[in-house]
Amino acid sequence: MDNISRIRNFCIIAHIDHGKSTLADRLLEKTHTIKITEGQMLDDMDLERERGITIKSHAIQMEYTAQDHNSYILNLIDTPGHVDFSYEVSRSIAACEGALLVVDATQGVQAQTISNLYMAVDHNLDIIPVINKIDMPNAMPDEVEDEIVDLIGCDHKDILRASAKTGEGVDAILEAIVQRISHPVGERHSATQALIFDSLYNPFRGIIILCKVDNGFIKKGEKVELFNTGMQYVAEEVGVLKMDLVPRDVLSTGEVGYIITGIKDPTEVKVGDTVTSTARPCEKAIEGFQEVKPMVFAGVYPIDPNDYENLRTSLEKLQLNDASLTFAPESSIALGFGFRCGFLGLLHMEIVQERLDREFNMDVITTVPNVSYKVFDKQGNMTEVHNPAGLPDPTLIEHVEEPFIRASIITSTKFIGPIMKLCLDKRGELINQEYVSGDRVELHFLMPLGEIVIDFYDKLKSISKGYASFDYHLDSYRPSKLVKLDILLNGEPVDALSTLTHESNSVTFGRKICERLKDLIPRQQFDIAIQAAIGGKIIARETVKQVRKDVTAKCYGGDVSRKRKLLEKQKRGKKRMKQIGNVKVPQKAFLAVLKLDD
Ligand SMILES: Nc1nc2c(ncn2[C@@H]2O[C@H](COP(=O)(O)OP(=O)(O)OP(=O)(O)O)[C@@H](O)[C@H]2O)c(=O)[nH]1
Repeated sequence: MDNISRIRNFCIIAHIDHGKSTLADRLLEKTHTIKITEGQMLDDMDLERERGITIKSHAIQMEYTAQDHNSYILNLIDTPGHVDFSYEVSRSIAACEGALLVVDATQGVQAQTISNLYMAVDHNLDIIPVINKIDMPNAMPDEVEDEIVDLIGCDHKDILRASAKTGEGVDAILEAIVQRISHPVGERHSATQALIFDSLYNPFRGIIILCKVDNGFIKKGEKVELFNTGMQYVAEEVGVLKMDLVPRDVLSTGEVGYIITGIKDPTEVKVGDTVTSTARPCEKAIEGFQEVKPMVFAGVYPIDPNDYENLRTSLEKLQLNDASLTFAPESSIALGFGFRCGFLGLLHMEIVQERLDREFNMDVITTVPNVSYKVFDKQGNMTEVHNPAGLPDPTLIEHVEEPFIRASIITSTKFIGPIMKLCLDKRGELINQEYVSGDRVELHFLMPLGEIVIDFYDKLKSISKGYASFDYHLDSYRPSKLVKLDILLNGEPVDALSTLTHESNSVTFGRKICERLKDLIPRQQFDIAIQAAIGGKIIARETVKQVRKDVTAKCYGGDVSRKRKLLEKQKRGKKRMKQIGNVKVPQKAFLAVLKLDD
C-alpha cells in the first residue's frame, strides 16, 4: 500500500470506563473487520476481561470505504485508561496522527480525560472529541459538550455524539477519522526509520516487533538493525495486524505493522527504539519517545527457591510487552534470592503478580511496595534507594528526600471537605482549586508519592462515592523526616517487612501494622511475637497465640488417603506462604501495610 494519503493512524483516549474498548469493537464491526459475537474482542487477555479494563494496548487495521468512495486503511491503537498505564497511552500516541477523545455523557470530563488530552496535544495529534453513552437515561450531552469546548477550545459543531453500545453515531466517527485526521507524512525514498511501539512474544516465532514506519520501507527478507543496540537481524516476515498477523512483502512509509526476526531474547528489543534497514540506514533515532519511569518498587520472590531462574525468564518475557516493568536481582535475608521490580503503580504491580501466576505458573511473594528515595550521606554523596532494607545506617545519613507528585482531583463541590481532609492526612498541600463547570471543581495538591501508593486511590473512591477522578505526575524530590520501621517476628527482624514512614505518624503506623499482621499470620504450633521497632526501640507488640489442635492428629494410624487429602488441601492453601525462620508468613501479610484501616 503505497498511497500514504489513504492511511489514518489513530488511537482512542479517554478516562477509565468511558467506553474506549466498546467503541473500538463497534468500529471493527462497522468496517467488517470482525464479527462481534460475545464480549469485547480487543481485550483478549482473560485478566482484562475479568477486570473489565484494558491493560495492554493493541493495534488493529481496518479497511473503510468512505463517502468519497475511496477505500482507506485505518490503523487503530487501543489504549488503557487507568492512571497506572499512562505510559502505554504515551507510546500509542507516538505512533498516531490523530485521536478520538471519548468522554462519557453521564460523567463528563475527568482527570485522565485531561491528562491524555495533554499528551495527545503535545504530540500534535488531530483530536476528534466524542461524547459517548448518549443512550443512557442520565446522559447530559449538552453539559458535557460545554465542558469539552472549555477544555479544548473547539467549536460545538466539532463534537460528535455517539453510543458505542447501540452503534448510534459510529458511522459519523468513521467519516470524521478520514476527514479530520491527517494522513501520515514521511518520505518513502529516504532512509528507513520505524518506531517500535510494542512487542509480543510468541513461543514458536520468537519476538514480534510492532512498529510504525515513519520513513522509507521494510521489505521481507532484508536485513534490519535496531538503532540503539546496533544489533542486526533478517526481517523474516513483515505484515499488518488484523485479527491475526497478515504477511506482506513490504511495510511502507506511514504504515503500522509487524516484523518477525526470530529474536528469542526479550532483552534485545526495546519499545521506543528505532528499526532501520542496513541497506538504507538512518542517521538518527526517532525522537520524542517518553522514557519509562517506574514509580513504585517491590521485591518479587519465588516461593520455591529453585524457581529463581524461571522467574527471571518470566519477567524478561513480561517486560517484552510491558516496557514499563523494570527488575534487578536482589536478595533478602528472609526471602532469599529474588528481584526488585519497578512498577507504574499498585494496580500495575497486582497485574504483574497475577500474570506471573497465570501465564507463567510462577508462585511468588511480593513484598511491601515503596517509592524510591534519595539518600544523602554526610559527605554529600547521593544514592537512590529502592528498598527500605537498603537504607544506610542512620548515623551516616545527612538527609533523605522522597518524591512528591502534583495531584489533580476532579470532583463535585459537595465532596471537597472530605477530600481535603484525606489529602491533608496524607501530608498533602493544597495548591489551588478551579471550577470545571457547574458544581464540579478541580483541586491541585502537592503530595508525597509514598502516601499515594499505599491506599489513597481506594479511599478517594470511597469517600467520594466514586465521583472523584484522580491523576498525577511527578513534581520533585523533597527532604522529609522519614524513619525506618522494622518488623520482628519472634525477635528476628524481617527485612522484607521493613517500611519507611514519616516520623510524625510512625508510632501509630507501627501499631496498626502489628495489629494487622496479627490478623493475617495464621496460628501455628507456638506463640508468635510480632513487634515493630524504630532504630532498635520496640514501639508496638502483638502476639499470635499457638494452635491447640493438630489438624492431622485424628487421622494417625487411621485412614491414610484421608490424611493425604487433608495434607494436599493444606499444601494448596499454603501456596502463597513463605517460611521465615520458623514462622510461616502468607502473601497477604507482606502487603498488610496497604490495608491498614479495613
Ligand atoms: N449504555 C452504554 N454503555 C456503554 C457505552 N459504551 C460503553 N459502555 C459500557 O461502559 C463500560 C465501560 O466500557 P469500556 O469500553 O470497557 O470502557 P474503557 O474506556 O475501554 O475502559 P478501560 O479500558 O478499562 O479504560 C462497559 O460496561 C460498557 O458496556 C455506551 O455507549 N452506552
